[in-house]
Amino acid sequence: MTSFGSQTFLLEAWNGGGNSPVVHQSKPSCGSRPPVVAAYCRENGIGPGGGGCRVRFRMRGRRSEVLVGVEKATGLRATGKGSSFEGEGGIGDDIVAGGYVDVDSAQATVNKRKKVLAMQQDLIQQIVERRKQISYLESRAAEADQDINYYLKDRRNISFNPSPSHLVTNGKYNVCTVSEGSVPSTESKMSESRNSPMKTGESDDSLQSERLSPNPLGLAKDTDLDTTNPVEPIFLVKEPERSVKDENAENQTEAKFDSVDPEADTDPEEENMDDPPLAGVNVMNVIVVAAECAPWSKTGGLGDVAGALPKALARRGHRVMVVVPRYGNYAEPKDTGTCFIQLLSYFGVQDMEVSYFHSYIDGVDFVFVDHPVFQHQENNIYGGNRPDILKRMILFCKAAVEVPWHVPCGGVCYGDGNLAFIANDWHTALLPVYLKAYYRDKGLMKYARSVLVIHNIAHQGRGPVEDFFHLDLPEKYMDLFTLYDPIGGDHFNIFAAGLKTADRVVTVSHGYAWELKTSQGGWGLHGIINDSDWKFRGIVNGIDIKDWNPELDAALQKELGLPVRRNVPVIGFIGRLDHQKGVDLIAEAMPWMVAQDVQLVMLGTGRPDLEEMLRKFERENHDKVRGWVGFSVKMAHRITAGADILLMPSRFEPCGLNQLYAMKYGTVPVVHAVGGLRDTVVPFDPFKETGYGWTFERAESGMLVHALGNCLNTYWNHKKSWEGLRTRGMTQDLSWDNAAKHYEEVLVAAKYQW
Ligand SMILES: Nc1ncnc2c1ncn2[C@@H]1O[C@H](COP(=O)(O)OP(=O)(O)O[C@H]2O[C@H](CO)[C@@H](O)[C@H](O)[C@H]2O)[C@@H](O)[C@H]1O
Repeated sequence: MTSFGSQTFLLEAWNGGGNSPVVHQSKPSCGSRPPVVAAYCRENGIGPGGGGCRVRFRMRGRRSEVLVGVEKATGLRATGKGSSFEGEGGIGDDIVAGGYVDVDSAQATVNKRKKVLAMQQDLIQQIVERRKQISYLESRAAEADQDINYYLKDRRNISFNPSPSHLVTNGKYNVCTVSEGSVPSTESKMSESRNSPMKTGESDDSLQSERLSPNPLGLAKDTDLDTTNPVEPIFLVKEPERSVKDENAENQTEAKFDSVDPEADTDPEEENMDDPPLAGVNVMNVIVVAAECAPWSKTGGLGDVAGALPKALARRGHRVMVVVPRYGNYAEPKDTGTCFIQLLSYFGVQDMEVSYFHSYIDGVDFVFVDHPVFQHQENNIYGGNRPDILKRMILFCKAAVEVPWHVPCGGVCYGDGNLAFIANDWHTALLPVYLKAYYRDKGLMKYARSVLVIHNIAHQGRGPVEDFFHLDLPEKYMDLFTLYDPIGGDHFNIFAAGLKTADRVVTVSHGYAWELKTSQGGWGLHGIINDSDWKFRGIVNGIDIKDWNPELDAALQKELGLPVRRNVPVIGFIGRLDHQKGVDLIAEAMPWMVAQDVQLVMLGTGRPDLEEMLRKFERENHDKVRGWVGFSVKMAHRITAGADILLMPSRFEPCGLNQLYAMKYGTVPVVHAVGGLRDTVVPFDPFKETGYGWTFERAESGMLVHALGNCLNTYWNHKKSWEGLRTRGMTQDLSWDNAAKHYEEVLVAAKYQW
């Protein structure tokens, strides 16, 4: 559906099978949408009058019809051009569920509804099967309980995961992890796991299948690494020392293969499902809207968050949906059939029809918005010229705000009761505005709330003020978007409007929350953020401990049989190659680094000059440095697992996920003390033997060298302290469960805010 703006429409109504309209009036729309048309008709006695009735209205030259009411009991039906609506339900139902209906497409709508009915029957069948799975798994878990407890007790001192159990306690479906270069295909695996609960451990990508089949043949599948030439190793990997980390990996992996039935192997996070819904009375309907979502689409940390936070919220008992563009022809999500709408775009004044694809994975409804403008953009999500990006984001946000009415997840739409949207970054900051303008300011969706999460304030969706006229919003909303810039004067700013309009604002760490309020850290939006202080909060991201699992990656590293060197610290860097990530500081420190007995492995993609710099590092220091230019999730895992030290000299870092992944893997971080890095990397104190890594106070190469020097000294000369650092890092609770609890508090606060 779309807003009809401030146009008038011609209203004509026929009762029963009469030939002339009983009403023929021109009405101002008042921003009317079909449900309001329906309400108007009912209030003014235009309508069933004991029989079915069509109401026609003309809008922008298009003739449309809505069915105001057909009463099954009387058997009356509307007549006229188009199809019969016999038996469609009570007054207004048709309108609310389907939006306005073009006469010529009425029959198609009826047919699609039939499909929905069939789909609902199918879903009911699936629910029955799933219940069977749950009871089966519960009985299985009870049997395994004794063995697993013994296994954990035996390894308590070297446990990777502070969570006490590995039991499957319900019938959740397995998450799928991406293997780069191909679209993740979980469809067959999903259905496999639905029909065959004991195969949940097998339903991931090649990483998991390699884990379950530790077979050298698996190496042939890996096209990322050339492991056949020991003389010219592509990737430097240090020989695993007999450390706590490695023993853990080995012991736990062996334990999995030897003493635990791999089919009974489960996700440590699933333990929480034993309990009744943790959210209790605060259970809500939550719709997370993001421009990317791992494993389907990912350019950075936002993709990780959109893939993992929703599952943690679902584990707390919330009904959770993720809405993301459909960039590729993903196998598993299915077209929901009836769920398409028409969106009017002012770009060329064209109707744009989107479809919704749906998939239910790990307790979360993943909904993919399909339209040609999104297709094949997975490697160019934020690319293209400004009008193109704007067009994509406008269309996506308009489609997302309609999702609660159009996608019958599990047979039932989310609706607007007890509902909160979570929008992310400027790309979806229009959503709170559309929710307000199209619905709440009109007294509709009164109970729906919006939360906007800031992952990176550096990108704001700025443009000339005229961009506002592309948004399909009444002029009174223009002020929300207009921001004065001391250099450029007034400009258009999407993030600004989102921040002002959202009911709550979250950012991804406490440190960054503080920085955003300063003129240096707020990138021009600090004024708005300070004004919104009452609704603003920092919540540190978690990590997906199923996707980032040291057991899995350490085992992989070993299985690959990569060339190894003893007692040489491997320093890793993973990240976007841009100003934010401070790669140039590494460049300045390079002469000092290559003079040490270390190896350096860098993975990144971004600015062409910095990409070239990585290649140059490798060319000039081939015995010590590898610069991998590209985006490879598998390689990111391997570096995190294989490195001893992770370098993050970011100039600013809202949260940072790589340092969290590193600590989970026993890889010690050396970071610039900024934003989330300051929050999460407590500096090592050699006297108290506390802390997780090294930090430096200013983004300067000299300070980086100083911190790294201290780190290397500890690595070489204080082995016990080194092991302590790694163990403390590994045994932290970095899971999303913690963060999800805080998000819930924010959602509840929004819910009770009027
Ligand atoms: N070349 C490459 N190949 C494969 N994987 C790569 C890669 N380059 C980066 N990655 C992966 O992308 C993710 C990047 O995470 P960051 O936390 O650095 O996020 P980013 O800066 O993109 O996002 C913003 O959002 C996140 C989430 O809130 C914040 O943590 C962060 O501070 C903020 O800047 C990690 O999973 C990393 O492994």
